[in-house]
Amino acid sequence: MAEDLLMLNISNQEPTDSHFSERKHKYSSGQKWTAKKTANGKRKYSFGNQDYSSAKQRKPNANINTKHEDQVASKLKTSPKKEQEEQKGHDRPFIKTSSLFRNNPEIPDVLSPAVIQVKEKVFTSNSFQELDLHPHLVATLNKVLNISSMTSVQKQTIPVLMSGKDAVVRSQTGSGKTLAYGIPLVQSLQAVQPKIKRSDGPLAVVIVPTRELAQQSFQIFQKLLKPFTWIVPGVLMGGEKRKAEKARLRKGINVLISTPGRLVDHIKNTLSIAFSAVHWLVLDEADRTLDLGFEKDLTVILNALNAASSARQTVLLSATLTEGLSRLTSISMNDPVYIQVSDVTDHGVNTLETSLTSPSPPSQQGDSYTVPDKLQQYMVVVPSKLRLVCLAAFILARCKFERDQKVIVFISSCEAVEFLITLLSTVLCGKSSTENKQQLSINFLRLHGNMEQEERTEVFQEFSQSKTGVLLCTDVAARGLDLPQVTWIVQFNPPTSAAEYVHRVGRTARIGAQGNGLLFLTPSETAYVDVLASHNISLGEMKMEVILSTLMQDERFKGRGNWDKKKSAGAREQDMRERATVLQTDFENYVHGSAESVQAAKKALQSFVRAYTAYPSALKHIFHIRHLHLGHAAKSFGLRDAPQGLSSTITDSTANGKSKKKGKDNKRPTAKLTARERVASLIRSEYTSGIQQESKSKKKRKKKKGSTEDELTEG
Ligand SMILES: Nc1ncnc2c1ncn2[C@@H]1O[C@H](COP(=O)(O)OP(=O)(O)OP(=O)(O)O)[C@@H](O)[C@H]1O
Repeated sequence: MAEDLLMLNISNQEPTDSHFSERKHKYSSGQKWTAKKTANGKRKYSFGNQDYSSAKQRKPNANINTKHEDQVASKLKTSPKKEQEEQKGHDRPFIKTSSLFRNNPEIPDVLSPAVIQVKEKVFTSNSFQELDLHPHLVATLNKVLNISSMTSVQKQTIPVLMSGKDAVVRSQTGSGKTLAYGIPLVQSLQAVQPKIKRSDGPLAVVIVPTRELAQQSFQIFQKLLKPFTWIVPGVLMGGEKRKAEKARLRKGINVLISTPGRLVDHIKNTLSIAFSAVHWLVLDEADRTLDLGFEKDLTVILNALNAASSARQTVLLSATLTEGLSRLTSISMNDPVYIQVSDVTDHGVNTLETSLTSPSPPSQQGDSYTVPDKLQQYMVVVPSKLRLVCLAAFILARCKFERDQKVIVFISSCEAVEFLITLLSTVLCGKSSTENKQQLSINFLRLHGNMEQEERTEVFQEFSQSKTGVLLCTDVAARGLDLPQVTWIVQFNPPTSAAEYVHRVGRTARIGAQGNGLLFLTPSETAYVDVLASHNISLGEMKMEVILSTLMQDERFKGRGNWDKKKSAGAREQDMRERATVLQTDFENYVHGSAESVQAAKKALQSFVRAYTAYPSALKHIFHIRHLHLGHAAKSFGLRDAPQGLSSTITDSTANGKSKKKGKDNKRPTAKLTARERVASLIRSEYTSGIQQESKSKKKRKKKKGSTEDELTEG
């Protein structure tokens, strides 16, 4: 088929005519394709009352059409007469299994390099009673938080912070870093004499990168401060009414938890925060807070704090401390203690004690990251065209055929999350079917930076409390969130750094629990495995066929072949391919069933491509849009072809990416930003104060429409 013939030359991308190849193709909507010849000799196609023009003829690319696939295709091709006969008494349209499985790039053998697994022991046998803590605080830990023994990071960090020192703390995700700073902070504040009053204002400022993390940290402080009612915690975050926050600030907040953007907004506009009493500054997820786009915010915050008082204890924490952090430590910390919980179990070397006194920052150890011991990490190599069905099959495997599975799927853009949640929930749950298909209940939820705050909060609570379900999200959920009992993390789009990989995957296997991660890569992206290995992360391979074979258990996607009677491996493979094609056809039928869903799919595809241009230059050899086949990528959004004009948008975007910064760059549309600025823009879109969100959503309501570019820069 023509759609499968061209590869990788984005400037030549044009719509293809795959879906015109059947003379009459019956869809579930009951509409039919018809073909007419136009005056210029081109074919004009109509589906229902929609018109399409055919693409130019294309040359086959011999390199990517394997012999095996041709054999498979010829076996599957049916003569028109036979086709009609088989169609009788069968409720399925003719299925072209060849299309989805043909002309894909070959899947290379991927060997994850051997790495020395750095491991951290989560728990110690030491109890909180051993520390010189207020008895009410110990009782709260035992009775309210139900914890008794310290984790390794808590054992190392709490005494250092109680001695009044600054600290830089690195320990794996889900190891209890929040209490590692929360306990000494509360211990110190409850001891202040005379007792703290609300009117004293903030004595502690805790900066976290996202609103959900701010809420979560606030709730932990509420619990820790239960016995010490005179100390008031409070949270500031984007998406809430600024006026209400201002009133709360005026009343007095002693432990102030905030996202950076929102705090800067209040520093600049509210003028209600007196920082003179601040004793503590905590930067949780410190490396994220220092990421592109946040440096300025942090400088404003540090300047405001320094202007009010200089005597302060500062704590920086993250599972991934990077080079950038040493800059921050030099400007904001006083002779900090570096705490790193790691012991290289392969050699039996325990660095637990030495790390406490180490004079050198952890970044000098070459950014080798630790992931939880009980985390099973996999990757699957999937050609673009098959990505959607593969994700769907994976979700079905977990949520239909296994019990108590809670899955988080990371996706690169808000628009793609929005689109995929509708598509997956409609098609997988059988809501789109006009046939009498059995309906399936899967609790699909979504979380991204373009949602209204109220809904974000609801989703966060709902997914936290639910035992099963699928959360589709952007990186807004990658850091710090402690969502209980998550069993699988799927990275449908690879993250822009190894550090983000660690944080995403760290939403499972927390505090000693079991968990699993699955990273989707296309054949051209497999070198990413080496990048992860250079950070001590090693992945096992899961075969795509194993994931797709789940479809064999789901009769809703049964094709017309009688494969189940034939036991041979070849017959099983054909059955699996046919079912995958049925599922893909269901997706495409749904997408092409209305102009709105085609539009949503195009928007999602466009945002995916934009996000693809935002990989940092060090990863460009792996993730470059030159390696994307837009026709195949379109299929992964349920589109039959790459939309017209997409390639020119990208070409413009890349061309501009190469151009030098000029003048008032903050006024330039996203497509015209440099690559570095696009990364910053994407990050900011997920982590901003929410002020822009408020005003833009108002504007949006007025206009009732918005461009993708606008949405990329919203918070
Ligand atoms: N000493 C302890 N015993 C048992 N559970 C604990 C202990 N300390 C913390 N926890 C629990 O462990 C979970 C993870 O803690 P926390 O969110 O602080 O991890 P983290 O190290 O900050 O992770 P991340 O790097 O992902 O932000 C929480 O549910 C917390 O209540």
